Amino acid sequence: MKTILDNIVNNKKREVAELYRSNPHFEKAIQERSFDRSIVQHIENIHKPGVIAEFKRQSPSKGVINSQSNPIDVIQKYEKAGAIATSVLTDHRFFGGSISDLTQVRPHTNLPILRKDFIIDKLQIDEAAASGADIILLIASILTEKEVFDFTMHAKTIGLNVLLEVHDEIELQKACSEIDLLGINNRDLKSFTIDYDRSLRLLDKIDNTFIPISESGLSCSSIVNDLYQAGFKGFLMGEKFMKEEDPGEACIQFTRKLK
Ligand SMILES: O=P(O)(O)OC[C@@H](O)[C@@H](O)c1c[nH]c2ccccc12
Repeated sequence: MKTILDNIVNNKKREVAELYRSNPHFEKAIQERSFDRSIVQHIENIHKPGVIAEFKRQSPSKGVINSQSNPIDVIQKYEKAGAIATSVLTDHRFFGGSISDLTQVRPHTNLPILRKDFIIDKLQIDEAAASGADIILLIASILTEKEVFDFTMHAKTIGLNVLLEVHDEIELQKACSEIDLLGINNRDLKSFTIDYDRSLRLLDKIDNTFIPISESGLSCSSIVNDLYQAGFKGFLMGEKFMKEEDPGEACIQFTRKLK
């Protein structure tokens, strides 16, 4: 049976084919990129849970989460809240985002920006860099080990940081030493169930050269504090903030409870 993830990837293949047909020229913008927003050093120096706050209008599991908020307003407040980075969902069909959300936000924040999308081709990495992203997400479950390696090397040569997302031990084997951040998704992208214990067990198996990030389904500050004590450094959170009328304010309230 086809899962939503299969549908997302199939749609992404069509989008990438279209992107190639439009014959984009990303080289100049890539050359002119500034390299002043590394999440890596920052996350190691803050000595408390680092929130990567996400801008997401909708999701396949939750439907519409927030159709009103403006990405610039939200992300400026995320920055004020002390988030260490922001994540912008750029998939349109399933998440209601766009690459222009990212481009728009870039001049209005100093936070490192993660392009959150389903990357299946190098051209999307060039597009991310040209549009102002600092970090890309690679999802192990939709890539081969070779793709993870090739895409990582490509991203690093053009100055991007790489967050590799895994969900189990088999996917973890696809990691290569050049990635920067290793995300463990608490949510199974196939069944959408959330399981922190499984993430904690997986954390034990992670090479300590990677910075571990806990992703998805996080809404309670005490769980985030516990996961931090267990070794996770960064926390990718979207819905908890975006479901509120004022997501930035929700982030400010939440980060106050972290220690
Ligand atoms: O909204 P949440 O449950 O806080 O989750 C945020 C983020 O982890 C989630 O959006 C996500 C994690 N991995 C992904 C891969 C693709 C799209 C989305 C995601």
